[in-house]
Amino acid sequence: MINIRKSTVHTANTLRAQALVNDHSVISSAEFSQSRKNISLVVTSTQLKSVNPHVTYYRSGRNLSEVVLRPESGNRILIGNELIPATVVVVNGKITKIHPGVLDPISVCDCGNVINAGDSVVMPGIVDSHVHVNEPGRTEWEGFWTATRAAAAGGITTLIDMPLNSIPPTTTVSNLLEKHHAADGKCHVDVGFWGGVVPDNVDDLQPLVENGVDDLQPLVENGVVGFKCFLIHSGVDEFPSVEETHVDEALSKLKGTGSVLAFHAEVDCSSNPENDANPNEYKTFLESRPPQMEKDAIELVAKLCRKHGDVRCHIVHLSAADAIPTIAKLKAEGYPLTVETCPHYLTLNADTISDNDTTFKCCPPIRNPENQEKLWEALKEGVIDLIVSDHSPCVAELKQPGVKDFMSAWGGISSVQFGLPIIWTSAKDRGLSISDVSRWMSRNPAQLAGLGNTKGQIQEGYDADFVVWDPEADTLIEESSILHRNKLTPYKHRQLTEFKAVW
Ligand SMILES: NC(=O)N[C@H]1NC(=O)NC1=O
Ligand SMILES: [Zn+2]
Ligand SMILES: [Zn+2]
Repeated sequence: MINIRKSTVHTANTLRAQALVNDHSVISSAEFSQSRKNISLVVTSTQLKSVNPHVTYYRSGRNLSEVVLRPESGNRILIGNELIPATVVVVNGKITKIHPGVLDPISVCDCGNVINAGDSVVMPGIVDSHVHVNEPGRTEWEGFWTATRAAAAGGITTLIDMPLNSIPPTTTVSNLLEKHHAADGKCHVDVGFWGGVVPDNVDDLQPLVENGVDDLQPLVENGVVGFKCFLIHSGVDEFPSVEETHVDEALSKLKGTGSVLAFHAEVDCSSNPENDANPNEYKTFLESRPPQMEKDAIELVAKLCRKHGDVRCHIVHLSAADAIPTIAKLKAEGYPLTVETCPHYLTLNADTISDNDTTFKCCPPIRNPENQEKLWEALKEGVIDLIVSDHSPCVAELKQPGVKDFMSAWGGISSVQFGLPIIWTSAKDRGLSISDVSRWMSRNPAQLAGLGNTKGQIQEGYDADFVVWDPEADTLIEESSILHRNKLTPYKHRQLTEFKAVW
């Protein structure tokens, strides 16, 4: 049973967070209603400025656990693949009833709170299954408080924390418990955890001194959503990469658990930069990580996937379109492989990255527009299943854009707050729909994380996780609006179609 921490920020903290969110121009529902004359927000039994239907502690006093989302006009609630007029009844954080059409809330329940979403789109909350929170150990890079607050401001209602960059990494049950302890009381959204596969915890000949048994099954029993491994240096020494034999062993151990093994799919290949290549130029970094590195890694994953048949495998952050045919073939053969890509691979352009603008450095690298179009095509065809942030920030000293060069700077893009507007801006221009975006950013990531029966869709019986936003609005990302702990991001100053409210 997958263990998801419910958002647990207590009232005082919540109000503080709310104030911060407001200060940073992510507007709450109440402000939202003021900014749009035709929208009224009704919060009948509390003076709180906004309501997150999922967070039950917002509801003090008498039973305020019933919230109706009632669009007055516009009628855009995403049910299935369509935006329709609907009235959604929420009791105790669960969707209990969906009535087609806009109904008077009094006629459907004895309602405590009523949220009138008006013309806004009401979509299942975004599920970001790839976030590096880094707490404990590297909390100055990003922690639970700041990551989940930025996530909430970005329309994310569930994030899944990656097993590395925190110290310790999430490779044993006791390390997982440390993560839970660190997260306690700091989560503005629901949070789940990936476990890690490293040589030590799959190799029977080298049992961990700590407990002397392998850790995969116990981690599954303690609720990790799945496992991540690296086929190349991970960027942090305490999370070593694995060899083919380790993966083989791990997949054998995961058989029958229903869990999933996710791969950072790059392998070393002989193409290192020329000695005289200029590390200040993006091109030098790009050439040091050619598509072949991803292609070879994915060939290896395909081989192991075929060998182990029914164990789920997942490719994280695909950048190289050259690997798409291998993936498509494996999927067509019916193997349970899923693939994600990220906003940076779908919207940023290798050809226009300035010298030493290390905010753009990530692994695998951002490639050229031709490659990018193929990623969009693969998404449309369902060969790529989902879009996640791979939010992997660090302290400014490790990036120093303009000073540090591409070869020495930290590899990782900071973006958890901006996935929805970034993707919608590009998707809209390509004639894609809100339903497409929701499938890639909510439904499919929820399924990957084993949460497909409770999250990622607006359905009766599902968690009441919503993002309420305005697909016609636009905004500029400025430093003051960035809620990440560290503000370096390649998206600064980008004009985006912006969502308006999260709560
Ligand atoms: N260690 C870590 O976060 N690595 C991530 N950063 C990145 O750019 N790609 C990754 O896998
Ligand atoms: Zn990775
Ligand atoms: Zn990552």
